[in-house]
Amino acid sequence: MLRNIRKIIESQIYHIGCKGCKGVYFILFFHLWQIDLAQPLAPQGPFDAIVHKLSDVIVEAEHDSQSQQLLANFESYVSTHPSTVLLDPLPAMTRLLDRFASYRIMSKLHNSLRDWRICSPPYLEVHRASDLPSIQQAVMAQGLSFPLICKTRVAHGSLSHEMSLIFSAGSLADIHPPCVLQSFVNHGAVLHKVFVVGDKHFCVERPSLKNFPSGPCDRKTIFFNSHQVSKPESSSDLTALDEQMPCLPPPSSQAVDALVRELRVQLGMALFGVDVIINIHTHTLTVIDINIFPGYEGVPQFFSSLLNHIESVLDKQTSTTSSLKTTTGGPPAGL
Ligand SMILES: Nc1ncnc2c1ncn2[C@@H]1O[C@H](COP(=O)(O)OP(=O)(O)OP(=O)(O)O)[C@@H](O)[C@H]1O
Ligand SMILES: O=P(O)(O)O[C@H]1[C@H](O)[C@@H](O)[C@H](OP(=O)(O)O)[C@@H](OP(=O)(O)O)[C@H]1O
Ligand SMILES: [Mg+2]
Repeated sequence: MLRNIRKIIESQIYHIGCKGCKGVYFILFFHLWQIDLAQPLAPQGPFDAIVHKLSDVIVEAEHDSQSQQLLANFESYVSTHPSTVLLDPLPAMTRLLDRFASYRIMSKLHNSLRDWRICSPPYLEVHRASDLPSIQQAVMAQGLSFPLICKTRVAHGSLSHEMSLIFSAGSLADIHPPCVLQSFVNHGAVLHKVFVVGDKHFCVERPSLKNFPSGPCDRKTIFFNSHQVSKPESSSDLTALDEQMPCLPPPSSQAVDALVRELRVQLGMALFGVDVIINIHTHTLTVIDINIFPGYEGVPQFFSSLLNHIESVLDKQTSTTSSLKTTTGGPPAGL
């Protein structure tokens, strides 16, 4: 039956013009509907599956009572309808909204994926504004190396893409906690975006920040927006290499497979992105960012993969329910 409605859903997704389904909530029940979060959800259902990107609402709910209400309404529906498939679960998404949490996950990959030489750069969580010497000391103690890249603690929303490159201990005065400081890794200005949809993933190359001389120097802090440097069309002084360098090998596909397999389990999510770079000196695959429900730009298979994933989750659910009915002596079919 689900296969029969596949075409309808596909055309409706295109009709709505979903790009990463940002801010749009889809429900699947033989048809595709857009949920009105401001209204009670039960009368709008029932829903087989909900695909959402509620990151904005989750972040705003920290300080805005209207968003708190929307979220509470949504959570109450989800908890009273456990059979509705939710892509993705709210707690898993909420965790990734906090770079302190997502960078802890990234830093553990080094152990769990030891055989693949996958790592993430050393970083420091800066929780609150404090005096410059203690921040400088913490940077040294954590083994960070200049230049450093400074990113906001909140990982979602327009402000979260405002970053800076810090070239010396003195310039640490430029940071605005709460934030993370991460060692900058030279990678030849190439970013590999890994877009995950259920058990499939797709790699797309993007522009990225150019190489900088290693070690501290007296250069002023560079403030930039990450979307200026890593969107498909990005081109700026920050992405143009100053020197000629040989092409780096692309990330090994087996290593990326292993990385995605591990992250699926760690995150408990089906729709996410991983940003990967290759260290120009060691050729180590280095994970620098994990994204909730990214834009999937450059992945024409996104919609069909999403539908395949939803179908397979619903199929599994149906077979589990029917085997439960058989083993617990539920009513015979047709009654
Ligand atoms: N540790 C690092 N070393 C080298 N370059 C980095 C590092 N971290 C980030 N970058 C560069 O900065 C860009 C933005 O970083 P990051 O992906 O963390 O930001 P973001 O705003 O969360 O990105 P997204 O658009 O994926 O949400 C990357 O695409 C890459 O060019
Ligand atoms: O602005 P927030 O809500 O934080 O989310 C962004 C993600 O962090 C980015 O990863 C997405 O860009 P990419 O699809 O280029 O990774 C970006 O995709 P978009 O710019 O194509 O919408 C957003 O999904
Ligand atoms: Mg990124």
